[in-house]
Amino acid sequence: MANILITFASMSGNTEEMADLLKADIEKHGHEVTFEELDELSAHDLVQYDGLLLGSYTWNDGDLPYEAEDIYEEIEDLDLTGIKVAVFGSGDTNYPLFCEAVHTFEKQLTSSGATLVQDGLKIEMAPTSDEDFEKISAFGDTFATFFNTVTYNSLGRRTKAQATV
Ligand SMILES: Cc1cc2nc3c(=O)[nH]c(=O)nc-3n(C[C@H](O)[C@H](O)[C@H](O)COP(=O)(O)O)c2cc1C
Repeated sequence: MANILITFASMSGNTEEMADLLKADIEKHGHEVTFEELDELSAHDLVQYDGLLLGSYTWNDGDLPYEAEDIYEEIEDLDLTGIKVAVFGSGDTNYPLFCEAVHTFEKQLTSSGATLVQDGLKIEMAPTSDEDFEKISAFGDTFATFFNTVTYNSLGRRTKAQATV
């Protein structure tokens, strides 16, 4: 079992809906989930967990939401070596930089040493179609099972295999 933090910024609820679905999925795999809005956290909270699923919508032509800016800047000073991360978010394909906040956070987290488990999950507005729900469920499954098959020590080196749930 791993301790996973799911944290998100969501103004109109779409990214939060993704976070809720991911929470149920990750818990189904037997992991312990802490669920917090991004602006309720300090960046140092991020290093307490084995894994981090971070969600953010995109704002203002490719920008991060205002409420995500502080933690984004604080991540720069953290050492996230050994922490497994994946990023998700909702956006709108009418904007040229669709779900750009997902890429922005991926770059910041990996430049602080985090291990990216999989490419970011981007959903158009609220999840509504079967395809959306399948994508979210597959994203959660990939993240959750990563902890069941390999573990890494604090230097990010592979150490042992565990039984799958
Ligand atoms: C002023 C404004 C700017 C936006 N800019 C972008 C953008 O650059 N890229 C994008 O993909 N979506 C953009 N969006 C769309 C939001 O990311 C989208 O509505 C998203 O579903 C909101 O997520 P939330 O419900 O979690 O707050 C913008 C929306 C508004 C109102």
